[in-house]
Amino acid sequence: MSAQKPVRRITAPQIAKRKGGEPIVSLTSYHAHTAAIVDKYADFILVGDSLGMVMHGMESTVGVSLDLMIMHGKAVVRGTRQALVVVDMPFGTYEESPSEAFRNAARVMKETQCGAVKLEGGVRMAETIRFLTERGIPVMAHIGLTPQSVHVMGGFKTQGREQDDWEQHFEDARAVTEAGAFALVLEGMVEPLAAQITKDIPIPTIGIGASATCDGQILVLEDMLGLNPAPPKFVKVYGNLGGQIEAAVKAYSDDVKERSFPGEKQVYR
Ligand SMILES: Nc1nc(=O)c2c([nH]1)NC[C@@H]1CN(c3ccc(C(=O)N[C@@H](CCC(=O)O)C(=O)O)cc3)CN21
Ligand SMILES: CC(C)C(=O)C(=O)O
Ligand SMILES: [Mg+2]
Repeated sequence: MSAQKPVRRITAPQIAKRKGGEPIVSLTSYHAHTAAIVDKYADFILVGDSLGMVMHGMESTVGVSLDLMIMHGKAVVRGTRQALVVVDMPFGTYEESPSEAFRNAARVMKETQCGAVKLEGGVRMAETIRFLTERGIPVMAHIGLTPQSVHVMGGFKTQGREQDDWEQHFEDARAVTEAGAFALVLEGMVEPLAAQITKDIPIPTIGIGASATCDGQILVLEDMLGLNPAPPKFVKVYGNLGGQIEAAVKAYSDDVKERSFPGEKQVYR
């Protein structure tokens, strides 16, 4: 076996420099084997707290713990060598104070060996973003539809449908930029608002349900693979993993029942 050539991973500053350039490609991953495939094409991989819903059947991301994020973060870092790995800070682990956020984000960085963390919030999180970046933790920000606030928003609601809300979103984008975030996720917002924010700030915007005007795109891997039976409208489905898994499981079930599995090749003699 030939030794694998060491590859230096993409860094947060390299992502920051991609503003206005070739679009940034990203997907979520929670799992070593899928992450190894995504790693060939993605600039960064997000270990999203959406894993609570996708991997663990929760109704929202609010119940996700720091330990769960660390467990999946370790798996994704082990499975990859090229992409920057970004780990979501889960609800309740960073909002109370900058020092609490630093303590928890440092644990994530040390235990997973990821290259950056992401947290939700604009103006209200700016002080914390500055506190972390000044102390060695690159931060990706996330505004617009922020799923950890689902109970305040009253559901997963597209943002910016009324122009009266736009000024707040501009202020959020500027605040996280000035605080030192290296990139900004824009989730679930109307196209003209995402376009205006992308034009307005000097760091790359990463869209999910926020139009092709963003500097990059991210989707939840299982959604685009066709494993989620009811994906949000902004998802383009590129695969039929749900159908493929079902066909394979059915074929296996039939084989077991007619004793054609295990066959000659699967038996120790
Ligand atoms: N599998 C999965 N994919 C995601 O993209 C995702 C998660 N989970 N979990 C965390 C958040 C929650 N997300 C969601 C979930 C639902 C809608 C949704 O149903 N949106 C409505 C639009 C509602 C409106 O227009 O106000 C839709 O019809 O798409 C949007 C984002 C995005 N994130
Ligand atoms: C959808 C992305 C941006 C996310 O935050 C997640 O997967 O948790
Ligand atoms: Mg998230």
